[in-house]
Amino acid sequence: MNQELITARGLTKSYGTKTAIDHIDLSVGHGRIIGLLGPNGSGKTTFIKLLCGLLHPTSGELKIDGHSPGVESKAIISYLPDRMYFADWMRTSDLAAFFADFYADFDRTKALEMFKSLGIGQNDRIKTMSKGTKEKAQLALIMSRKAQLYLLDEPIGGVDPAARDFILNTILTNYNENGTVLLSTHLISDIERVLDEVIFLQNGKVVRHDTVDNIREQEGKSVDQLFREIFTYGH
Ligand SMILES: Nc1ncnc2c1ncn2[C@@H]1O[C@H](COP(=O)(O)OP(=O)(O)OP(=O)(O)O)[C@@H](O)[C@H]1O
Repeated sequence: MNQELITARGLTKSYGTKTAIDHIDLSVGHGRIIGLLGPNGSGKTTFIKLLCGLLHPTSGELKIDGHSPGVESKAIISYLPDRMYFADWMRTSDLAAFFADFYADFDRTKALEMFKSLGIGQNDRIKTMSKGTKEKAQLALIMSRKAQLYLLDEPIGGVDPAARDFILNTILTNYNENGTVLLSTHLISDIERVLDEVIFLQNGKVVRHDTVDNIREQEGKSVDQLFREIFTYGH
């Protein structure tokens, strides 16, 4: 195991003339829960896709546990994309079977327990689930892998506020604690209590990477307050 889980050096990704990730230097350790925060279009999804190997850097270097994104890194990454990709006809039990076939590190018992505590039945079909329930089901599957790196792109956007805390607790008490969770979100105040670190992205650049404790101690404010200050329109 490498000391750092993620290292980026001069990492850059352009789509034509648009630079979405702009010379990022970053190190992330093991066993951390990190919020990837930034306004719309700041590069969060692009960064996550670079880590997954779905996009390739235009320049610079990116390593995950010492490997460039590829076969080795994909085996240790559990990725929740920003949209659902399962077929509508599938039942919860089919999803668990599908994950068990695909991923050697998938813990089916854990997934079924999580479904139960989230109120999702084994015979429930995706087609009949609400948007929020689909998100819960997908998140439970993703977190039931014993991965080194969990990449969650907007994991609870469609879930009602009352259920968010319960989901965060269910999910975060069940995953592999030596693993790192990197999640992008706009729901900062709902999530910040579970975060160890935050990465603020703006125009493809890291404008702040710090621990939540440091932010609270040094700034005397919550992550949500700091975010609103940094990203106030018109600044
Ligand atoms: N396929 C693409 N082709 C061209 N430009 C793109 C493409 N995908 C993203 N971009 C641009 O790259 C920038 C970063 O986009 P990205 O989706 O990574 O941002 P984001 O922070 O995830 O945004 P949001 O919070 O709205 O989801 C944006 O300016 C976006 O318009």
